[in-house]
Amino acid sequence: MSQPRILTVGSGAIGGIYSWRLSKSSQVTNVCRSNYAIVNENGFSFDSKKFGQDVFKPHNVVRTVSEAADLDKDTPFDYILVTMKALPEIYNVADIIAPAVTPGKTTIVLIQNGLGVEEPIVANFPENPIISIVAYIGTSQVSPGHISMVGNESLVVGTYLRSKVDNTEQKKLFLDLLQKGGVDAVDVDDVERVRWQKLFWNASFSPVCAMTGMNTSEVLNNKEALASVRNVMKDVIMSANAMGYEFDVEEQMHTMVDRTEKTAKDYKPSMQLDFERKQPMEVEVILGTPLREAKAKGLAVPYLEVMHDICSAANAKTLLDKKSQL
Ligand SMILES: NC(=O)C1=CN([C@@H]2O[C@H](COP(=O)(O)OP(=O)(O)OC[C@H]3O[C@@H](n4cnc5c(N)ncnc54)[C@H](OP(=O)(O)O)[C@@H]3O)[C@@H](O)[C@H]2O)C=CC1
Ligand SMILES: CC(C)(CO)C(=O)C(=O)O
Repeated sequence: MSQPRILTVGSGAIGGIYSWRLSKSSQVTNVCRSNYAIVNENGFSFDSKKFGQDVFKPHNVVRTVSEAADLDKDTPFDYILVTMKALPEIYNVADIIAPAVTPGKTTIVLIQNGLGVEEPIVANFPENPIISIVAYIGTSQVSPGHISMVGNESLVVGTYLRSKVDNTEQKKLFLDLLQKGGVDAVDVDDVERVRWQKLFWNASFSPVCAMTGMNTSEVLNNKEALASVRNVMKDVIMSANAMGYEFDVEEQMHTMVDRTEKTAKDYKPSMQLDFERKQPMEVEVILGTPLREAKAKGLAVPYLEVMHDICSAANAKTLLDKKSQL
């Protein structure tokens, strides 16, 4: 049997790592932009405690999704792996991947942070199966094509219950492909619950670190910063509960803070790294969607709202500064 054809759109840290792991059992094509020249010439290089040091040359390296779609017009991609930053306020991911999506055939796999990332996919490709994945990993592209990964990783591979297309078969195969690459991947039925729970951390520690310039340990040691984390976190947990989940507020807050103390010392969340690199932060999917969901349920979430507004303003400034440099 021929190997599954996978197209990765978003060949940064996450896209590089998981393309490499999937290449153990699949034929992977990578769409590369700023790292095109290096990856096309030498491949990606990796430095990871879990997976080791290695170089991976994708089956094909292309500059655009259209170029990928033209590679072998008669053979659809089995999977498109979307690993771009989730920035619906800046681009529509569905428009970007559209040239390579074969209706009813290609499964669209998202490995992105935040809530609501599946919405544009389901709206634009209602006949295609979707797999929604939450990643627990610390990785970054330290220079073009060179990816460093600290510690362990795991993926929660889920079903987006609002999709009308059954993904059982495609999800089972994708889990198998990940596991063949040594990825710690587990299967869940309701991925939205996992996305909410990850937001408890991402919507609180990440923006407080980004806006104060403090890493996780510095935040834990600062009374006001930690109070902000706790206030925003509480708003997000209550928002999740307003959606019908039953998280114990105090227990979740204790677990998140305790886990950060034990396992995420001196860490800079990806939102903070984006801010420092003068790149837009994933504000809408991390703070905007829970805010909108809470408001729709009539819940007041003042700390979440202020944090959302400050980060949106910071993003607007980043984009304005970028424009004025052109
Ligand atoms: N890194 C981590 O440890 C974790 C990340 N995540 C989530 O995973 C997702 C990916 O993050 P990460 O890999 O760190 O991000 P990166 O910034 O490292 O990678 C994003 C990649 O997407 C590319 N890209 C952006 N726009 C397009 C486009 N229009 N067409 C093709 N490629 C495009 C970028 O190219 P270019 O360089 O040219 O801009 C870049 O290579 C995010 O949602 C993040 O929150 C979740 C858990 C942990
Ligand atoms: C919570 C964490 C570290 C998960 O891997 C993350 O998503 C981030 O840095 O934004």
